[in-house]
Formats: sequence, C-alpha cells, structure tokens
Amino acid sequence: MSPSAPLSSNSPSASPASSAPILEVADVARLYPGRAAVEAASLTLAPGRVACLLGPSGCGKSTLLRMIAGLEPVDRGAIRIHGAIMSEPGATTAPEQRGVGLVFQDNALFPHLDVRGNIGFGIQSLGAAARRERVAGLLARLHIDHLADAWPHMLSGGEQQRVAIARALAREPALLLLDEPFSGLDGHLRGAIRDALLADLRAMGTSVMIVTHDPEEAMALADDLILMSNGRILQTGTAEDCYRYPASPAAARLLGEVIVLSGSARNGVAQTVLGAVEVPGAADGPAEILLRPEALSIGPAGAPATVMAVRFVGNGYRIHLESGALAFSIRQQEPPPAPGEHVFVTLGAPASASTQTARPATGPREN
Ligand SMILES: Nc1ncnc2c1ncn2[C@@H]1O[C@H](COP(=O)(O)OP(=O)(O)OP(=O)(O)O)[C@@H](O)[C@H]1O
Repeated sequence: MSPSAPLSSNSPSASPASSAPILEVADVARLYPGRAAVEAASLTLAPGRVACLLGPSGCGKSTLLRMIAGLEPVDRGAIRIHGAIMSEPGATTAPEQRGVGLVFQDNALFPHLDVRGNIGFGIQSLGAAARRERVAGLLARLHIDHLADAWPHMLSGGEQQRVAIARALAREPALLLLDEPFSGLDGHLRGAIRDALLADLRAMGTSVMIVTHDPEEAMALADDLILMSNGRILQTGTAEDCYRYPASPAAARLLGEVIVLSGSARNGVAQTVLGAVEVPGAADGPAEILLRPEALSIGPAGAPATVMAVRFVGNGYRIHLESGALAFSIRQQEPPPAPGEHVFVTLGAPASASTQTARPATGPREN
C-alpha cells in the first residue's frame, strides 16, 4: 500500500468507500533550517477510525500532528478537514476553528476548577443548560460521573487523562488528536486504561489520531497504522498488513524484530541459507527477504544452526542462533535446547494456531 492510499482500504471494519474522509493530508512538508521535520506526508482518515502514528523519537510524529491541529504551518502541501482546506503554505486556520481536539501527554487540567468545570471550560458560549447537558453526557460516556465534583489533584493519572479527553471532546471536534497520551501512566495499568478509553471513544464514533512510539500500543489500538521514519511516511495500512507485508525493511523494523536474508527469487520462491521462502509477486533475481522470528522454529530437519544463548522472556524463551554467517534469534514456548547444542531451523509455521498464520514478512531490497 502506498503512503497516500486510503488508510481504511484493507481493514475489516473499514467505513464504506463512499464515506468522505474526515482528514486529508496531501504531500505536506515542514522545513526547519537545515532539515525537514516532515517531508511529502500524505494520508487520509475515514470517519470513526482510530489511526496511530508510529515512529522513533525525532521522526516528525508530533510535528505532523501539530500541523494537523493547526499549531504549526505547512511549508508545502495541504491539509483538509471535512473537505475544507485548513492549511496550505502561507495560510493556517487557527486550531480552535478547525474542529480538532488536542490532548498531550502532560495535558494539565485547570487546578482551580473541579472536573465538571474543567470539562465545560471551552463551551461557555453554549448557555448554562446546554453546557450542563453536554458535560453530563461526557461524564457518563467516559464513565467518570463519580468524579464530577472532584478536584484535579484528587485524580489518578488515568482519571486525569479521561477528564482531559472529555474536555477536548466537549467542543465536539471532528477529530481527536492525542500526542503520546498514555506515556505518563504506570506500565501495569497502562494497557487496561488505554483499552477501556479507546473502547469508549469507539462507542462514541470519535475519529482519533494517536501519536505513539510504542509498536505494541500502536498495533493494539489502531484501525489504521501510519509508520514514520526520518520525517517520511513509510507505510500506511492495518496493523496486520504492515506487520506481515512491510513496504520496506525500515517499515518492518518499526513493528518488531526482523531477520534479513539475502536470496534469489524465481517464480515466487526465494532460495536462502535457511531454505526456500515463498515471495509471491517478487520479481525474479536477487532479493532481500525479511522474516519475523515466529516464521522460524527448531525442528527435526532444516538448516543447521548452533545455539549461542537462551533467555527466558516471560511467555517463553528467546533463543539466539548462528547458522553460517547469519546470527538471529527465535522464540519458543517449549523447553529450549542448551547453549552449544546443534539444531535444525525450519522455515514456515509449525502446526500450532498461534504460529500457523505467521507468514514470512517479505520486502523489497533496501538500497
Ligand atoms: N521548532 C523547531 N525548530 C527546529 N527543529 C524542530 C522544531 N520542532 C521539532 N524540530 C525537529 O524536528 C524533528 C521532528 O521532531 P518531532 O517532535 O516532530 O518528532 P517526534 O517524532 O514527535 O519525536 P518524539 O517522539 O521524541 O516527541 C526533530 O529532529 C526535532 O528536533
């Protein structure tokens, strides 16, 4: 899938093709002296979708989100929300006029206002009765009614995040933009808080774009992934598509470990030091094959390898292997071989439900 393809095109829960996108980012760039923070970025987001912008620190995620929010101008390209142009070089519609809600990791609540006051802060123009009704609706839909009269200092990190999101939603934005919204939360609570909040946002039909540098978080949350590196969008698509069919080695690495093999493709099959790999659609000739560790297993036959080290990693073992000049690691749940043992590495999924679907990820050569 090309970076400019509709993000929703392959997802099972995709909106109908006819539904107009909420957001269109077309060939956008932000140029700082001596470097481009974002270059040639294009994407679209359909209504009600949750998109995650994933990439390493400094790759331009926040800059892209800030351009969408109207906090940064664009130096090239255009941004449209609901079809209306919001940003183009020399013209930036103000954040409060573009119908977006923005929540940062450290979004401070107003300490002198209780939860109800915080949520209603941005909708004073509504009139008292309508405001009360909207705040009450958000308190209920985000499951924080019991906190209505609490003060910010009395709230946990997760509760504060819910209130900050309710405050952003009070203005009924077309699009909610969240910049690393969960990174301030404790590890053991983070997943549960995040999943519950996203479930509520989905139930409300909110269109959301989340910036994160955590691949697991991005894959857990996203209907649509946007993979970024060095200011450029490398790939867009569902988590499954991006994971299994990465557009490049760099895109593959953003979502997890990959084993890179050189090989030679012919008629959709590449020969590698670990055996034959199906590479449907690949042109005949030299190829670089990317494998996810779960596509390899230790078996009764296959490529000979030596166990270099074994580590227990909670849900199984990580086994470091060498086969000729190739060093790589695989994971397995069964008791592992000992370091120094000679084993065979089999390419392809062993007969288990969790790995049967783990097809080799392949990508074009990276030059
Ligand atoms: N105002 C600015 N002036 C100059 N360079 C900037 C400015 N803002 C950001 N940059 C640079 O642009 C690049 C992208 O920054 P950005 O904050 O968008 O990255 P990021 O992917 O969000 O990183 P992180 O995950 O660490 O927040 C970085 O190299 C950063 O130093």
